Amino acid sequence: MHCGERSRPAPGGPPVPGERRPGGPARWGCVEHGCRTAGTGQRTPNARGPPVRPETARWFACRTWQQPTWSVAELVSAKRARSVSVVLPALNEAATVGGIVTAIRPLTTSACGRLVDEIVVMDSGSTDRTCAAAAEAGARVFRRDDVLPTVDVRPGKGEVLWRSLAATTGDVVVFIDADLIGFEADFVPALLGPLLTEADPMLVKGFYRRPLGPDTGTADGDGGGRVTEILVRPLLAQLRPELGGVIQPIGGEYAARREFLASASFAPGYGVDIGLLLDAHERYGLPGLAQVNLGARRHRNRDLPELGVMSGHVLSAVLDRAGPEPGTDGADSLTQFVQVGGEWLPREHRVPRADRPPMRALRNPSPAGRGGEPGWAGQHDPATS
Ligand SMILES: O=c1ccn([C@@H]2O[C@H](COP(=O)(O)OP(=O)(O)O[C@H]3O[C@H](CO)[C@@H](O)[C@H](O)[C@H]3O)[C@@H](O)[C@H]2O)c(=O)[nH]1
Ligand SMILES: O=C(O)[C@H](O)COP(=O)(O)O
Repeated sequence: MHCGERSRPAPGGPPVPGERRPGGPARWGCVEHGCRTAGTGQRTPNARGPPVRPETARWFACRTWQQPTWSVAELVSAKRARSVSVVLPALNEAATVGGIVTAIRPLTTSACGRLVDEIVVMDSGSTDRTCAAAAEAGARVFRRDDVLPTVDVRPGKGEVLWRSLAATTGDVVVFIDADLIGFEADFVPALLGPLLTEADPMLVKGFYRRPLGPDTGTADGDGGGRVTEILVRPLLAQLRPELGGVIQPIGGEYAARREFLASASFAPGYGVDIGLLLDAHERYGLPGLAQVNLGARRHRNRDLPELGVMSGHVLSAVLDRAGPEPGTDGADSLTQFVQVGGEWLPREHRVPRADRPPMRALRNPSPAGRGGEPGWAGQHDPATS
């Protein structure tokens, strides 16, 4: 991506001249019937179903960038003295992690200035060439116990996102999954746009088309986001309906200010992403959230049992934060059934429940990181930020 190049071709046509926000305000409408209500939340004559909550419709209208068009040069200028870290959590992603790092690297050196200050891959216990591939592509690579070496290591994605705060220094942190296929670097400027150019947003979620399996380039190529559609959207509709306008509530591509991340607790495993969304909403309300269109996203699709386990993590994080009785004891295991030699047998999974505390609240950080480096593996000390 070059300095003057826009972050993403505008889906649905060019931006309307004179509109204040890049790509213009989004409209909340009834897709099925082609009805359009410009963020008023009012029911239009042809729309069936209940009217959307007015505050959600208003938020959607002014905090959704359907056509992000910030150039790298514009964002470098808006960034001023702030720094940006890009973090990739990775567990056995040797096939894809190097390509993603390679795609992002030009943003660390572009002629119009440095948009990204560091690219960090947080390894989550890989047994393949993930670390080597990431390092060869130019990322700084940390294994889980390289940072906070005296803190016991827990499994899962939430753990490495939490530890990444101790390994990085950016005022703004961008998270990108390491299993993305056909990744293009313009995800990064698009996610940074609202944080660098607007005052309110604290957390910016990406949204996209989600082809399941091979992308045919048509609507038939969609169908991904199964946990999102079957579990998360209905759950939020019941427990946090104000978030009904968030298009990809559990997507792994998002950016946030360190100020928020360092003061938030991190849910374990796959609960981390929805946990951060709920916590940002709880703390800052809808004005603290924004979302940007990233076009399309393909990744390694997991199978149904894996998605069942993921759903357990997500459900636990949501109930802990927004459930009728947060933190109900006993809901810590999930039983699935597999057929072995003609017999149906139960397979138990533990659903992790304990959040990591806000990084800022962590006391007595280790005096030395691995290899005798001072402090948090020689990095930023979030306890004092
Ligand atoms: O123990 C783990 C598991 C996963 N990952 C990494 O986390 C990212 C996302 O994991 P993945 O298993 O690919 O999740 P998805 O199937 O893509 O699930 C979606 O939904 C999850 C639940 O919200 C989010 O965590 C994901 O980011 C989001 O893409 C990938 O880079 C993984 O390598 C780890 O670092 N450690
Ligand atoms: O985000 C989700 O809903 C899950 O990661 C499943 O995604 P997929 O259906 O695209 O594999």
